[in-house]
Amino acid sequence: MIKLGVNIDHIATLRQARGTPYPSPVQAALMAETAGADSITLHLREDRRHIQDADVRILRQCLQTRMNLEMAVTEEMIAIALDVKPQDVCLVPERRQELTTEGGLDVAGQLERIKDACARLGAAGIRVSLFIDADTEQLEAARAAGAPVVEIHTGRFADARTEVEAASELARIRSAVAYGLKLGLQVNAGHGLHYHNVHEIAGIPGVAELNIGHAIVAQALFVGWEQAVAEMKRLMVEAAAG
Ligand SMILES: CC(=O)[C@@H](O)[C@H](O)COP(=O)(O)O
Ligand SMILES: NCC(=O)COP(=O)(O)O
Repeated sequence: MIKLGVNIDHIATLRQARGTPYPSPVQAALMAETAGADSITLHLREDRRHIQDADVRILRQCLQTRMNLEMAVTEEMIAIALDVKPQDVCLVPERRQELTTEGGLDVAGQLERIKDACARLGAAGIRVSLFIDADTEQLEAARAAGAPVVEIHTGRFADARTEVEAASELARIRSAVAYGLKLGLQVNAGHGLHYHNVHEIAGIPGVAELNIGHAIVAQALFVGWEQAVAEMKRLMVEAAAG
């Protein structure tokens, strides 16, 4: 069955806005697991704009499902991951100036560096995912780097301004999922997914897991956190069942 990774970054964004202890990303994560999340995703950015090191360490001790730690490919983050040992790490590109993740990781253009990171994290028992664009070259590079999992960046699909553009991006993602599976990779997807577009991605045969955060946090303001999580999971499962 398709799985939902709930990204709790923007629970922390609200907390950081005032430096208060609330809302607690830990409380949100545990409630999300109860509401149907199959894993919890959190992005420890170099600028610590939302998730803090303490969030990662506390959550690693108390999550009942899986921790999917998103991070840049830096020595600082690799050291933290090797110390915390989350079940999953997703390597993502990162720029301080970005509002959010803008594209996929260029694995093909830095293969040896990504291969080294995959080997070091894999040797510690961490399953590595690479956050990449829906691109054949990047899929082949991900396999060459030794990552067992990829997460296809769905941001261009989510941000499409016309139905034609959305259809074109969806076709690219469909092809990428099929090719990734053919290469023997687990294929996940995420970024910019919400309650009105998730069915298009969840309905792609073979997609294993969707990581979704911003839209769930936004919806929770109106319907409550657990209902927002449960509704997203329901939409995904319905779409995957066809
Ligand atoms: C990699 C990705 O698409 C997101 O999970 C990432 O965390 C986005 O960064 P922000 O959460 O800071 O928007
Ligand atoms: N990797 C995508 C993710 O974790 C959540 O992205 P978004 O739903 O917050 O855009």
